[in-house]
Amino acid sequence: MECLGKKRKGVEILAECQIDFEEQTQLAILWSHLSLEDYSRRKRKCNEVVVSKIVNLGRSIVNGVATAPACGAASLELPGRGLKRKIGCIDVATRLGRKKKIDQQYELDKTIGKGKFGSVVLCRSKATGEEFACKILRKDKEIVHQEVEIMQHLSGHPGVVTLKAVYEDTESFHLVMELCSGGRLLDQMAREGIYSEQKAANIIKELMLAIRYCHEMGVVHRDIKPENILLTSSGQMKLADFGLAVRILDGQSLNGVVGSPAYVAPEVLVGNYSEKVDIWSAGVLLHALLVGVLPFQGDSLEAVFEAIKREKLDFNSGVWESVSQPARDLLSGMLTRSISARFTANEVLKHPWICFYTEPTLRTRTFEPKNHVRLTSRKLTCILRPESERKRLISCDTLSDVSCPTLASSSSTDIFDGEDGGLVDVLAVAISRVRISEPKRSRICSPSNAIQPECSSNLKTSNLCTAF
Ligand SMILES: Nc1ncnc2c1ncn2[C@@H]1O[C@H](COP(=O)(O)OP(=O)(O)OP(=O)(O)O)[C@@H](O)[C@H]1O
Repeated sequence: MECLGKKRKGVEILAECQIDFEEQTQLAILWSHLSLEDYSRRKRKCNEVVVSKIVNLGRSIVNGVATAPACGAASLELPGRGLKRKIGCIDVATRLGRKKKIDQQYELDKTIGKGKFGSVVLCRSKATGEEFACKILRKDKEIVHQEVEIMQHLSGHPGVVTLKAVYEDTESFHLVMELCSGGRLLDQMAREGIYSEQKAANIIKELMLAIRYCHEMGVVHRDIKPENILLTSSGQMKLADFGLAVRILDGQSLNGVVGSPAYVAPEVLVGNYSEKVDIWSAGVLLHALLVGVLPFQGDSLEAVFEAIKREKLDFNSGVWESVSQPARDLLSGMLTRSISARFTANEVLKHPWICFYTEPTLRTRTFEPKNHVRLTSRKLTCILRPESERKRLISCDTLSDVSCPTLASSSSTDIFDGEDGGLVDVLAVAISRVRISEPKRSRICSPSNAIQPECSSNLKTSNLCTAF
């Protein structure tokens, strides 16, 4: 928490490290994505040695503070919600792995990734020739044990990187995971620039299915960002990097100040938070997918945090005019500072914008001529009215029970007719009316100044496309 109280800007601290201006700028950008704890640790280090160049500028560095019950009897006695398996314990497959050495069964190959606590290498099964990714974690920190336990606990869901086996020696864990050879979502974002609403909705849906599963299993990821979303060779998304994940019991409040600053929820900065922090971070990602920039920016860590805590996002003008109202509605429900008003993962999944773009049957119906569904102004207005004047869009659950309280005195010719397809039709109209054409969108982010692939930490505000 030391950094929260700091009045001086990150660049001033960097200046004390006697490094040149260009390096200061680069480091300030990088530091904007360090955790608070990391920030203060690095600042301390700065007094001992002149900061050596941070080699891996692209890596978001995070640090963890365990706040959930430690592995052991207590967590087993109080299993919390949805704990379908034993938590905090390595299961049979892992114990088998522990008895053998990894090189008896796998050939370790080239390094394919580097993280804070170790590296990730390509590995190949000696028995089958199948390729995997092997994360090598040094065992000197408790948080590393926690990552292994949580991966073990979550492994098996299609949206989460599967842990195949764990090998352990005196110094490290070797986590053999399914190989995600499609790279990181971040790299795909760098290639693609701004996403169509349909693509963005599909990404958010896949991510939310994984987040909902984590939450049901009593785990908060705490570091949702495109660097931690990997893709398989077939393009399927996998949530990875549970290095900051923590278990949470029903009603429990977490208080470790961790995460990647651009994605961190405001309540993390003041302490006392819940799994809703993952929804906020996913909202930051959705913002970046739709308009190509991060919502909260600044030239120092403090400035970014100040923006996260106070900046009012305006989804009604500028680039947002090219985005449909339903998309904006969802985003404002994910990026609201009111934790109780913020959507749950389930609510995001049931949001009409997600349903519209990700449910093929609903979309097909939209374009079928239907003479029994009448589009009236009441229905359309309900969808298109600004957030301040109406309640949130209804969820797909309640398609047949739509109410639009601010228009209570509207015409008695109810337009919904109890038909699901009615609302979907209206969404189609709403979305098609406000969506900007692709050429116009791509002018905002032309390939020549596409976002940088290295990391999402680049917070330069001068260039919309490189801001990510
Ligand atoms: N299953 C996998 N398949 C392919 N590549 C992977 C896999 N897991 C990790 N990687 C690569 O290794 C990199 C680092 O992995 P990971 O993020 O899990 O490490 P970390 O130590 O937790 O990182 P961080 O410092 O960001 O917390 C990833 O960005 C990715 O490029």
